[in-house]
Amino acid sequence: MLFKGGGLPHESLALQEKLFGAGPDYNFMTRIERFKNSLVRVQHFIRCCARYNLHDHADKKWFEGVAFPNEVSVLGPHSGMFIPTLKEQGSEEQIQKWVPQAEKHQIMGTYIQTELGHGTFVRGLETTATYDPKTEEFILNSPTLTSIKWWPGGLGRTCNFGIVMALLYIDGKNYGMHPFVVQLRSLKTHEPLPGLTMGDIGPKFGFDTVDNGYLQFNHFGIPRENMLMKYCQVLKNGTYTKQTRNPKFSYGAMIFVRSMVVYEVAGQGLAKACTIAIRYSAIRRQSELKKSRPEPQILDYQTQQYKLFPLLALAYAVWFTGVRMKEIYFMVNNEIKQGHTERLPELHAISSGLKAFTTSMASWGIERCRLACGGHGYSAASGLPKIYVNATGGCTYEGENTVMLLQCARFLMNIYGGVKNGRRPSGSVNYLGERISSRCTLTSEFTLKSLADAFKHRAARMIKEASERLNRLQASGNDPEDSWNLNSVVLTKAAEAHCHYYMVLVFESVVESVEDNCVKDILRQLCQLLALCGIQENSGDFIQDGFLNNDQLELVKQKQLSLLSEIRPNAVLLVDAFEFHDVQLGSILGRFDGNVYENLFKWAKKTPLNKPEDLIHRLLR
Ligand SMILES: CCCCCCCCCC/C=C\CCCCCCCCCC(=O)SCCNC(=O)CCNC(=O)[C@H](O)C(C)(C)COP(=O)(O)OP(=O)(O)OC[C@H]1O[C@@H](n2cnc3c(N)ncnc32)[C@H](O)[C@@H]1OP(=O)(O)O
Ligand SMILES: Cc1cc2nc3c(=O)[nH]c(=O)nc-3n(C[C@H](O)[C@H](O)[C@H](O)COP(=O)(O)OP(=O)(O)OC[C@H]3O[C@@H](n4cnc5c(N)ncnc54)[C@H](O)[C@@H]3O)c2cc1C
Repeated sequence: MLFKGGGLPHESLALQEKLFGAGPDYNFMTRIERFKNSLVRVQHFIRCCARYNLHDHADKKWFEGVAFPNEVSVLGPHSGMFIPTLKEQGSEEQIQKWVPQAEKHQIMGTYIQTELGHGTFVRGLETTATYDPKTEEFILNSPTLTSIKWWPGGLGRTCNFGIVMALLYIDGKNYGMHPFVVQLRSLKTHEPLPGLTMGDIGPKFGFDTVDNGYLQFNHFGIPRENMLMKYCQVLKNGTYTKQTRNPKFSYGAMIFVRSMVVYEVAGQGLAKACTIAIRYSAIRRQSELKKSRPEPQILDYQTQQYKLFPLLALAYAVWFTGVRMKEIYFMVNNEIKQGHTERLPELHAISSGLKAFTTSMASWGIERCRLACGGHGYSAASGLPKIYVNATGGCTYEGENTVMLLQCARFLMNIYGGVKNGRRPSGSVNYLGERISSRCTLTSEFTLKSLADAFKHRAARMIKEASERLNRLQASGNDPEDSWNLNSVVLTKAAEAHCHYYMVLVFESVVESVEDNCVKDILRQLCQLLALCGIQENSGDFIQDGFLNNDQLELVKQKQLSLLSEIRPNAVLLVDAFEFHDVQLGSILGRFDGNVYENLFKWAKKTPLNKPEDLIHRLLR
C-alpha cells in the first residue's frame, strides 16, 4: 500500500484480459513479431479504455503496466508527448480540434524533433517551416541529408500525425524553433502523404515494440492554423506576434517527459530488477557456508547482500524521488499556467539533473542485478535483459545524460554566482545560501539528518569548487565557452552531487512521514544504507576537505555491513511490497511462487530452436 495507492482495481481488471497476460513469449519472437504483437495489444488496450471508461492518466497507467510489461508501446510517444504538447502549446481552438480525437485514438501522434545530424543541439536543427502568405501555408522542408527527422517513436509505420519541431521562416527571417501539427498519413489508406518520405530506422538495442522512424519533407504544405499558437502566432499576412514569454516554453514537452522518466523508467525498472534478483537469491542455493550443512540461500552470503541491498535501497530512493519529481512538475506547471514563470529554471534544472542521475544509476543497478543472478541472469528467462535494454534508453532519449547534467550544473552555477552577489536561493537549492558546517557530525547513531547533512556539505563544496574553477579558467585567459568545456567534468560531478543530496533528502522526508513505527524502522535502515553506500563509494569527495575523518569512514563501513544483516530478514518482503505481478515482471527467476527450476525447464523446451526445422536439421545431419 506504500506504493500502489488506488491503482489495484485497474491492475486486476487488466490482468483479467487474456490477451495481456498470456500469448506468445516475447523472448521467442522476431522483431517484426514483437512489433505486431504489441500493436495487437495496443488495439486491445484502446478497446479496454473505452469498455472500462478509463480516461484518467493514472488509471490508464495501471492498465498499461500489465498490457506492455517492461516495454514502451507506440502509445508512449502519443500519450506522453503528442497529447501533452497539444495541450500545453496549443490555443484553445487547437486543443478543441485535436485533443479529443487524439484521446479517442482516432488520430495517433508522435513528437518529431531529432534529426539525423542533431539531437542534443536543438538550436542546430535544420528542418524549415517557411510561411507563404499567398497560400496561407507553412512549407515544411528537409534541406539537407542531416535534416531528415530520425528517431521519433511510432513514426516508422504507426502514426498518422506528429508534432514537428522546425525553424520558422517568414519573409526570409528565422524566428527559431516552433512546433507544428502535421498530418503524416492518409486517414483512409494509412499511406504517407505525397511530399513525405517515411519509414522505420531499423533494429535497435531495445524498443523492439516501437517503430522509431525517419521522415524527409519535400516542400510539404500545411495550413497556417497548424502552428501551435498558444505562445506565438503567425497572422494571415505573415505578421509574427508573441506573448511576453520565455522562449524555452517550446521545450515544455521535454521537461514533462524528463520529470516522468524518474519514476516511470528509472524507479520502476530498478524496482523490478531488484524484485527478480532478491527473490531468486532466496530460492537459489549454492556452495557451502558450513561443512556438511545444506547449501545456503545465496542471499545469505554477505557479498550477495552487499551487491543487492544497496540497490534495493536505491530502488526505494529513486521511486520516492520520482513521485516527488512528478509532484513538483505539476505544481510548477500550474504556476506557469497562471503566469508565474519564476520557477521554470529550477524545474528545468532538477528534472534534467534527476532524469540523468536516476536513469544512469538505475541502468547500472539493473545490470548489477543481472550479474548477481549468475548464469540464469544471462538467460532471457530472467526478464532482466528486456528490463535493461528498455530502461537504459532513458539515459539517451529526452536529453543525453551528460548534457542534462551540464544543464543542471549551469543552473547551479547561476545560483551560486547569485549567492556570491547577495541573492537568497530558494527551493531545491536553498542550502547554497546556508552556512554549512565544515566538520561532519556523523556518530555511530547515523541519524538521517546527519547523513543528509553530509551530502549537503559535499554538494555545496563541489558546486563552490566548480564555480571557482570556472572563474579561474576565465581569469587565466580562456573565453567563457572554453572555460566551461575545460571545467565540464567537474561540473557534471557537482550536478550529480546536488542530485544525490536531493535524493537522500527526499528519502529522509518519506521516512519521517511514516507513522507505523515498524515500517519506519525498516525504511530508516534502507535510507541509512543508501546514504552510507553513497559516502563509501564517493569517499574521496567527503574526505577531500577534511569533512569526514578516517575514524568516521571506518564507522561508515562497519555500519554498512551490520545493516546488511539487519535488512536480510525483510529483504524479500521489501521487494514484495512493490507489488509487481508476475506478468509485469516477465521473469521466471522472479516468480512470486518461487517455482524457478521447473519453469525454466518448461520454458527451454518451448524455445523455437527445439522445434523441428528443415535447414538446421540438414546442416547438422
Ligand atoms: C496528467 C498527465 C498525463 C500524461 C500522460 C503521459 C505520461 C507519460 C510519461 C512518460 C514516461 C515515460 C516515457 C517513456 C516513453 C518515452 C519514449 C521515448 C520518448 C523520447 C522522446 C525524445 O527523445 S524527444 C527529443 C528529446 N530531445 C532532447 O531532449 C534534446 C536535448 N537538448 C535540449 O534540450 C537543448 O538543446 C539543451 C537544453 C541541451 C540546450 O538548449 P539551448 O541551446 O537552447 O539552450 P542553452 O544551453 O543555450 O541555454 C539557454 C538557457 O535556456 C535554459 N534552458 C534550456 N532548456 C530549457 C528548458 N527546457 N526549460 C527552461 N530553460 C531551459 C538554459 O538553462 C539556459 O538558461 P540560462 O543559463 O539562464 O541562460
Ligand atoms: C529509444 C529512443 C527513443 C527516442 N525517441 C525520440 C522521439 O520520440 N522523438 C525524437 O525527436 N527523438 C527521439 N529520440 C532521440 C533522442 O532524443 C536523442 O538521441 C537524444 O536527445 C540524444 O541526442 P543525440 O542522439 O544527438 O546525441 P549526441 O548529442 O550526438 O550525443 C553523443 C555524445 O556527445 C556528447 N555531447 C553532445 N553534446 C554535448 C555537449 N554540449 N557537451 C558535452 N557533451 C556533449 C553526449 O554526452 C554523448 O556522449 C530517441 C532516442 C532513443 C535512443
